Amino acid sequence: MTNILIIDDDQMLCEMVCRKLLTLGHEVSSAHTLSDGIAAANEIAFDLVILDVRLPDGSGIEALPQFRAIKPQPEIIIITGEGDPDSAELSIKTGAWDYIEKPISMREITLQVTRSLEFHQAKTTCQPKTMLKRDAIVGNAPLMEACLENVAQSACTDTPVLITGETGTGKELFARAIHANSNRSSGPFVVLDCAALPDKLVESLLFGHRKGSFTGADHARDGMILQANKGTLFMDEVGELPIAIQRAFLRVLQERRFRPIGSSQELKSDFRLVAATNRDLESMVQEGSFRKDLFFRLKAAVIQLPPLHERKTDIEKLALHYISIFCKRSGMITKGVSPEFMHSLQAYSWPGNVRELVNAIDVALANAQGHNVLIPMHLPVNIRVSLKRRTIGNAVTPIGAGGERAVQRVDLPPLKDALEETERRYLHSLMARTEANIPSACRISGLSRSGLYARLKKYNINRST
Ligand SMILES: Nc1ncnc2c1ncn2[C@@H]1O[C@H](COP(=O)(O)OP(=O)(O)OP(=O)(O)O)[C@@H](O)[C@H]1O
Repeated sequence: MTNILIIDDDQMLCEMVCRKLLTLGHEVSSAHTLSDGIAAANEIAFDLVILDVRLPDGSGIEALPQFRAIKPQPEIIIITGEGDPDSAELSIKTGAWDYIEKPISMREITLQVTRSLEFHQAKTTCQPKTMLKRDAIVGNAPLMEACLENVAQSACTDTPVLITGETGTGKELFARAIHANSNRSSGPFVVLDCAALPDKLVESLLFGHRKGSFTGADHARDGMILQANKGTLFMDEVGELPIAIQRAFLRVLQERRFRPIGSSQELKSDFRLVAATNRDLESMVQEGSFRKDLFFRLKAAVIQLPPLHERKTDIEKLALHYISIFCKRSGMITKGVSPEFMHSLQAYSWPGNVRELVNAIDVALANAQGHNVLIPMHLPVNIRVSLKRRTIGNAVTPIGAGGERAVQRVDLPPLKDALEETERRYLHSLMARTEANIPSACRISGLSRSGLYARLKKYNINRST
């Protein structure tokens, strides 16, 4: 028997859905305000909560983290009379099962209730044996908690996982956490950076080769697929995997068999795949640069890591964590932080996400020699400039002839275009400043090598420019 709670101030709708779900053999309760709903959910272990957005005493979406914090955790289906893509996205990212617009079709709600309960049952019968090992992962913002829960789920299955997120959001860290929490943890964790694969050697790196199978193959070599036997193969920047190889790789993924170059014998490898990307694979499928069948295979389980600016409550924890680590590493007493320093960290947009924050802390500590407390002056110059430009832009508005402050009207491009233009210009300057020296460019930008290569490729920037 499953327990379902419906929270909606529309009593007719509640009755209608209750009747339908009772006929399906579920135990159903209802509440008509948010506070009654939260109280009920804390009292009884519901498997599923169907939650309206606009309630007389608050927003269902804003209360989502409270429902997600209840143990054992119920699944949540959001229902709304005024759907919009942003709140749909926020709901899904915060861990809701689905977001359904009213008027609700009984067919739709029945289908989603059935699916979410199946998922819930699989989840509860597949609880990780111990608490999730997450030592290296800092942060407990609701979006982060939802991702960690996905890690726990993924760790106890063997299906491929796709981790998406901007550069520096922690994709590799999460991939390692899935491995560390899985029953393959004593096996190898093999990293294949698809953005750094030399075209001619891709096949050999993946599948391995026999001695003499091509010019330069002086020794037989195991490919990464075989190296990952009994462990996890982490394919970073999977969107960069050459399309010619994708078909062969999909076959390996399905059959766990492959043939090294120059060999007539098929080998087996029992590996688990975790892939990561910061590209939009769906658009790549539409453009024809990524295979649809591989995409569908990968997207069976997706963990979408939020950018740092969407989980600002984690910034302080991350900063303090890394200050403590770096100070210990260099044998100094842990430095303190001024409120202004923390305020600057909160105000900055962190396009390079956690990697950029880690880098900024490292630079700040180096700049703070002889000081016990970090202040904004210790931050990297580019961050201070960015913060200053923002405050100046806000404070100074043109003064009209009559002395009044005029509101400047400019045609603004869509945010995505503006961000891409800024990124493109930044990369040009970066390449010019470092004379296309990749290690220096990575150090300054806080990008990984693969992240940098992917961006140079995206904007068609030649390393010789
Ligand atoms: N939640 C977190 N807690 C602590 N450290 C983190 C967290 N997320 C990321 N980091 C740190 O930030 C840096 C970048 O993380 P990682 O390499 O996993 O990002 P990524 O998303 O794989 O980046 P890219 O797409 O550029 O390869 C690493 O030093 C990592 O340890």
